[in-house]
Amino acid sequence: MDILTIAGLGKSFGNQRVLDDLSFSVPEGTIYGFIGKNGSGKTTTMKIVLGLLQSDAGEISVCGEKVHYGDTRTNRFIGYLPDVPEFYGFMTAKEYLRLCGDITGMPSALIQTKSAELLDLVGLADVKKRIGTFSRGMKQRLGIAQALLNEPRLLICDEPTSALDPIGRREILDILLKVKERTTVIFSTHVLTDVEAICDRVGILDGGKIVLTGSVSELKNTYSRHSCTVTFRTPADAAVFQADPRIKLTNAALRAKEPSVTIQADDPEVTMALIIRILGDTRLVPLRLETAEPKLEDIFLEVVR
Ligand SMILES: Nc1ncnc2c1ncn2[C@@H]1O[C@H](COP(=O)(O)OP(=O)(O)OP(=O)(O)O)[C@@H](O)[C@H]1O
Repeated sequence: MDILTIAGLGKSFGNQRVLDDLSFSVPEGTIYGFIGKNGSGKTTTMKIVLGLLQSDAGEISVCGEKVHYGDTRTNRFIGYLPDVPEFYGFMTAKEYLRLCGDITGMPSALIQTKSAELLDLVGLADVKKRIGTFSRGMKQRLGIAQALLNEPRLLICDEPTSALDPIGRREILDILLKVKERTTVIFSTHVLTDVEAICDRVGILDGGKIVLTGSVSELKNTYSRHSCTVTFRTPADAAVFQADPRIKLTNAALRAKEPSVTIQADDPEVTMALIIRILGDTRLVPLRLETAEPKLEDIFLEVVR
């Protein structure tokens, strides 16, 4: 079953068309990477899904119910983590979750048990200090706990890792992987290594539409190629290698910064075998020989204008 379905969504600000017949769906139990460069319309899409912004065209349903602008009924299925979550800095994390639970009418005992469970999940169970003294990563983790308090079926995270250092970022990714056991997650971002680390499916947004969608491995297999790189000790060795007529028949490219030659390969084993034959024939001794898997970033750069 699809938790979220977006069909033919359109949105303009003045004469700027931001979303243009945008359609995609998010299957239950997945982490969906909603990828797009800055200003491509990710936040706009999220706001329309939350009923906070009016679309010009299209339909959205969450858990089978239609979303209407200004009517937040479908938000009972959704937990939302904005890109910069705001808190009352004078409160502790536990006090803040209690306030959120009280506002949404949760029974007191349930607030207590859910808060303890969620603070444990996000690694803040033993933190007693005020939120005003939290790092950005801690605030994002508290934001996830808050978004999960009402046991949503869909957690929408708007660029949750963009402002974090590698440790803070890894912590958030690990939490989202744990969250996936209970909730479907949409994760909007332009950090493609994060998407590769945790997402099951991705949709690449460009020009107001999804220009590519599928599982990370499907996209890698279909749209991008492995690369084989041979690095030499000197530029002269690299030049001799590159001058070989068999290399000239490939798409070999000399790297700018080091004496390396990279070949994009459909079949890396065949290309490696060719490289090794040429090294043997020319008696060149390489410093390194390596193959690299296709990266989501290469696909993104290929499909995004
Ligand atoms: N309220 C608004 N009024 C006018 N233009 C807007 C408004 N909200 C967004 N935009 C414009 O719509 C475009 C898409 O913005 P949006 O914030 O949805 O992109 P995004 O993909 O979330 O970007 P980022 O990755 O930088 O957060 C941008 O050009 C933005 O300037």
